[in-house]
Amino acid sequence: MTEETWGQVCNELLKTVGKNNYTTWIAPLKPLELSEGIVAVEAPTKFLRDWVSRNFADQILRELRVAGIVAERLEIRVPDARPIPAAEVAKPAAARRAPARATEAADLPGAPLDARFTFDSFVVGKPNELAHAAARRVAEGGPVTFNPLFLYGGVGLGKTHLMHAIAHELSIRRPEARVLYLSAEQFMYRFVQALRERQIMDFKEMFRSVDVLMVDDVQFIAGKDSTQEEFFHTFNALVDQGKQIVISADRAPGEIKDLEERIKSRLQCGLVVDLHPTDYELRLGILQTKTEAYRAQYPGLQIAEGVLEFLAHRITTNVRVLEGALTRLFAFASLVGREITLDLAQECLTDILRVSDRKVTIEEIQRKVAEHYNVRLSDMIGPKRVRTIARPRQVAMYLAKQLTTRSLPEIGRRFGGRDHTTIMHGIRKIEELQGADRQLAEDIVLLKRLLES
Ligand SMILES: Nc1ncnc2c1ncn2[C@@H]1O[C@H](COP(=O)(O)OP(=O)(O)OP(=O)(O)O)[C@@H](O)[C@H]1O
Repeated sequence: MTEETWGQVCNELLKTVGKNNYTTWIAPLKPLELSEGIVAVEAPTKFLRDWVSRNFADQILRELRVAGIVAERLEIRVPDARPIPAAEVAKPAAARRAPARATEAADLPGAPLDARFTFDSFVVGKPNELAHAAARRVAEGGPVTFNPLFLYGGVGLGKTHLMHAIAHELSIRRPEARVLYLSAEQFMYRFVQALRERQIMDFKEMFRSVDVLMVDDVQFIAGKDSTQEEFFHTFNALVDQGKQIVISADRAPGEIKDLEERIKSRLQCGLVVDLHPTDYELRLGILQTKTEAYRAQYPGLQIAEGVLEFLAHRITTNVRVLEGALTRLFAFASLVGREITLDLAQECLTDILRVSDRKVTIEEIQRKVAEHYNVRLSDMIGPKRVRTIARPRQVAMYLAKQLTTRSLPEIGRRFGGRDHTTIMHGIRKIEELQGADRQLAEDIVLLKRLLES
């Protein structure tokens, strides 16, 4: 394989994997040879080899094929892949610091960043404006004002997107900064691997040498004791050095079960912001933005008025589903060569629309019940126990169980972190009272009708 062909392959990869991934993972590879259907390239480290073969091998083979090289397999060789001898591992960290740091720069064990997840492509609306503003602040790379930044929210609401956007922005504004983004699962994986290979000091040093650490889906380490312990120490060491930390999770720190108290309290020390479920305006904004991008990809495809509004109204689950619907719609319309109309949308998205049909959220229930009984929405999740508030709250709990598929612990979480037994008690109470209290029974029928319409 010539240098020129490899150069061509690299150019294409740069476009598909994005600049960040390209510089970190692809640029360090050197082409070696092609024989018997195997393309060999050289990677400077074992870690890079493993990462590339797990994450980019298929893409590399695909681009090779486009460049006219048909290979069945990609072999990534490392010049000197000898494991460190045990005696070396046993040496105190300080004695090995210099050589260890020299290889670290290339070896930050981060996850690849999605080139599409930038601030430019993130649509801001009421539900996510605070999270977006906080992420922007961190990405400016100025003095650390809140540490950590803790982002949380339900599935597919943009946590990962915002974290990648921070990393992209930092790579432009502070190219010298060592920014490490990875999921909590990868953190655990790296930790266990370091233990197994007796390289724990390297692991510690590496994690303590970054300027910005971003850990996605931290709820994953709940219940994993040694990983939590290590995470706690890493966290403290970085905060002590004034390094920025960004964490995401699917719920607030206090609500993550089986997470040590001291970690919960650390996580709450900085700024905790949540991404709220999307509202209609935000969904429409996202659809419009994505449609613009698709217009370039499918020139000539027409989209009838009202289609995006229809989707924003009907698909309320999460942004990932919304995006998936649009992608499918464009692909389908271009295949059959038809304009995207309401009819076409209904025909091609039946399954998604069915699932989203009359999907009531707990938040909606709380809002409607609060309005009906004329109490504050915040009292639905707050601690007040006076009957005028506690009863409507129990009605909302009852409706949440009846109209959604959420489990009792999940409902408990949405009601200010209450225990599932409290929810069960509330539901029973309403079931009992309905028989005797006609007004209450009527209220419930009315509320159900309102929520299901
Ligand atoms: N405000 C937004 N603007 C544009 N795209 C968005 C927005 N919010 C989410 N998305 C898109 O929705 C998809 C899901 O987002 P993301 O992966 O960031 O969700 P998440 O909150 O990390 O979910 P999970 O809990 O599943 O990890 C991505 O493709 C992302 O680009």
